[in-house]
Amino acid sequence: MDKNMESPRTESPVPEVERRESETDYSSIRGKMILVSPTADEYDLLRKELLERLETGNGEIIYDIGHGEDGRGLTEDEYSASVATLQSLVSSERISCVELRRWDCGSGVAGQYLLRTELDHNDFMEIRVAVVGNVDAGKSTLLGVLTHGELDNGRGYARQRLFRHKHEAESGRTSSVGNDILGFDSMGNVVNKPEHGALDWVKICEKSSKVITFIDLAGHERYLKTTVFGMTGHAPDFGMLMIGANAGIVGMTKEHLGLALALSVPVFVVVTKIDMCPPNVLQDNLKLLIRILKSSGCRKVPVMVKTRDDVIVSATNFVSQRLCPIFQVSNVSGENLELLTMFLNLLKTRMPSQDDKPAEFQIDDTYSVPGVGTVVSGTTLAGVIRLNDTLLLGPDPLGRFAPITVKSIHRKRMSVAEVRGGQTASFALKKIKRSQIRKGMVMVSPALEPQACWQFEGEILVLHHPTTISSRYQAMVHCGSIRQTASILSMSRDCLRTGDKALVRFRFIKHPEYLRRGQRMQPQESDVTAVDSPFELQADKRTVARRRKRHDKPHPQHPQQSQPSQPQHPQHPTPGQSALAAN
Ligand SMILES: Nc1nc2c(ncn2[C@@H]2O[C@H](COP(=O)(O)OP(=O)(O)OP(=O)(O)O)[C@@H](O)[C@H]2O)c(=O)[nH]1
Repeated sequence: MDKNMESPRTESPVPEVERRESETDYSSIRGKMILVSPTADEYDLLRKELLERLETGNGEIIYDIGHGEDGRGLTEDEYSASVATLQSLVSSERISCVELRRWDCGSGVAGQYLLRTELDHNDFMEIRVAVVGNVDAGKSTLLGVLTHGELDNGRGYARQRLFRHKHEAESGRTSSVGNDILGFDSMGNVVNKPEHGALDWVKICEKSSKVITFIDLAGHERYLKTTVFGMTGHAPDFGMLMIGANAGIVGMTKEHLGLALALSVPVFVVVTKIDMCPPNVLQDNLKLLIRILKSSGCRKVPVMVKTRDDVIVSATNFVSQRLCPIFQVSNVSGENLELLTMFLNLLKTRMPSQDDKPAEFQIDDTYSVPGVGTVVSGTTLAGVIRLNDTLLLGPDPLGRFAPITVKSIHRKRMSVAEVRGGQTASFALKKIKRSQIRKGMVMVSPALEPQACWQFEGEILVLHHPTTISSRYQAMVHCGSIRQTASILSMSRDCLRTGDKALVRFRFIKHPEYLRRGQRMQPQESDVTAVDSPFELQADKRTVARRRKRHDKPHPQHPQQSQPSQPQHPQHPTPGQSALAAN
């Protein structure tokens, strides 16, 4: 392990988040070798604890065996007896049990098992991973390799399957937000089986217990607006930051990392192209990466993942401990791809389903499907939405919400009867035209009595700004799937400069929106060609000069958004910021 790295802490037998939720006193079975030969009472308590942990763990946990009070592990016989007890505990519950690792500790053996609830035929856990990184970092290629199980040739072979537009296939560049899925069965095996080069999503979902949805975001600066929307509007659980080993941290890498940090999305890094990178260049680029991750703007703990043990420790501590696992892979030779796949299999959703809460669904796209009608896609933030439910859709340009009935529901192109919090879905809606719906609208339970707001208050921290920001400054606000220009009405200070914090009141320019208290947002300059990151001050002089030049010249693709009368510059919230719906 690199001396710059901090070694990952081994997982405690019961992770913090699960321990906190439990109401029963399990002290009599904790830290002891109860699994070896439990009494009937202890067996019942073990079973109850296991089911409780599975529930709070969203259907999946890593179970430790051999973590006795002294940490010395078990004898071979004791270990076998413990495994037999664990298997008996899960046998009546439709829970699969797979050994992840086993190791010698002190004078005995210890092990960890993945327990995963087997779900119904058309149900599966869903994890969303936003894939970011500079152009040519190998994003589309890696996704092509992971989802189609065939290696790349180094000349764009694997990515061809993922391009959605003709111009993408011609230029080799991703321009839109694309989705690709990777399914794992309850034992953790990949279920993707391309037929004649194509993947059948329904088949994947039917066979999967867990589906990873990759939100493939464009790497090129020109498509930054789409990338920001992908990170805010698609509610990713995690960010996968891709870096080409030989190119290193270039172009948009720092901006994308800054974006994930600002939105508090845990990030892991995948360094690609290690097959074609001289070792000294790779080491230099890794050193810089580690320095940036550890910097005060980031405050991450980088962990180089080189073994299966590293994968398990990183995956179990990923969310809670600010860890930033780093993988070094080759899409051409396949080196270390099995570690990355194993890590993806162990990721757990960060969004609890909150079945008991009123339903809330944020719309990130709309379609008009021949024979079906108007369809909206997006993410269920809370509650359960069932077929034929009537929800309130809005706000319209006047801030009103109207009842709407759900005609059919699809999850990953598979027809289902309901969706829960944390799951993405598409709904066919009755009696509404596509033109009446826009991205950023919501469909919520009438119990929420939703209200649209023109104005809101947000806590702002300016990470970088070349001049000062004052009232009437306009910014593009990204908040969930909302994307609209808002102007500053008032601030708790006269003006804002780099590093300043303030409470700011914004007003949307075009129409009112539905905001929830405590939502995170990402204001960005309206001109959109550049966004600065917390690391801007460390950026090389050329980049800064290039940016300055761009600020003077509106992007030809977005002329309607440039407002020459007023300087438009970026400002950013950081973790801890919120946008509060005001009125
Ligand atoms: N030798 C080698 N080439 C790779 C590897 N990964 C990707 N490539 C090649 O690098 C080029 C760029 O890969 P892409 O997947 O298109 O990069 P991208 O990050 O998706 O780029 P954008 O879609 O424009 O953001 C392609 O020609 C790939 O074949 C790798 O691990 N090793």
